[in-house]
Amino acid sequence: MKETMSGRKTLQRNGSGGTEYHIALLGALGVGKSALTVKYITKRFIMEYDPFLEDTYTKHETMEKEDITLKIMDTFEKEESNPDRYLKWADAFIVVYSITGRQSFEGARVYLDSIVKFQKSSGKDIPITLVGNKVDLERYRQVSKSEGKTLATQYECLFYETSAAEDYELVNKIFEGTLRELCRIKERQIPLQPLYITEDKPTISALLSPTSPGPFSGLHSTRRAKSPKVTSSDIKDTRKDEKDSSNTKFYQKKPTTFRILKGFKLFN
Ligand SMILES: Nc1nc2c(ncn2[C@@H]2O[C@H](COP(=O)(O)OP(=O)(O)OP(=O)(O)O)[C@@H](O)[C@H]2O)c(=O)[nH]1
Repeated sequence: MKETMSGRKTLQRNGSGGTEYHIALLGALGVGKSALTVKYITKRFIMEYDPFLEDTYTKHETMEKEDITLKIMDTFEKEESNPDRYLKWADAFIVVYSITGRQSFEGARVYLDSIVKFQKSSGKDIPITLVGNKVDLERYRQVSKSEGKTLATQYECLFYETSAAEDYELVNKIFEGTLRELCRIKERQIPLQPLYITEDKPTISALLSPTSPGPFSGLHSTRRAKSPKVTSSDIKDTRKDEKDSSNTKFYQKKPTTFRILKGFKLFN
């Protein structure tokens, strides 16, 4: 692979099969978006590329036995450019700042704001990862790690500090972590199928019994959201369903939308 602008193009592969996910990298000029992307794809820190080029790379990953085609947009913000091009395109965002640049950190906040605003207006659940890059330049640090963590907590982001120049393992973890979060959200969005009982209905006491194999034992479904949390209100619903369906052999649990709040995850 040539380490030049034209070389960047050769990183692209046209994927076939599997699920396709899109991740966009956002951040102020010079924070290392391109360096991080190229490091993730080639495992190398390449310094010779056109900083004024917005490009999309493709990488194939396997996650939990699923083939994934990952498209990564290394954005380049021009004054007249329209953020819709990445907001509408991306399934997840990696917002990058440089720990050596206070201004880039403030810029990251602006990007986070615009993503959250888009998230609210579109109703999309979009994972965001905040990355403080260039930790190899510790002596020039202007943004503390705790400031980064606080910002990430505020916007419910994953958070990492790394160095595109030095740390391939961590750069890989950033993309993997983002992809994992993305897969988790997509899986949660699979609509629930009606559930039915093939044998006798479990009683509410059986459902609550500590020896019970679980609240959904005896229930069969072709597909359901992974590990939905059962809340006290669900148990109340079940009781009501039991009553309503007392004369029927089968009953359907009311489809319930499980929305589990995204946890705050901080990585060192
Ligand atoms: N020391 C150090 N330098 C880095 C690191 N990451 C990127 N750089 C350098 O910072 C400069 C900007 O990196 P880019 O990857 O072009 O930054 P960018 O965010 O893509 O910026 P634009 O391409 O201008 O949008 C380059 O000279 C890189 O070599 C890092 O982790 N450590």
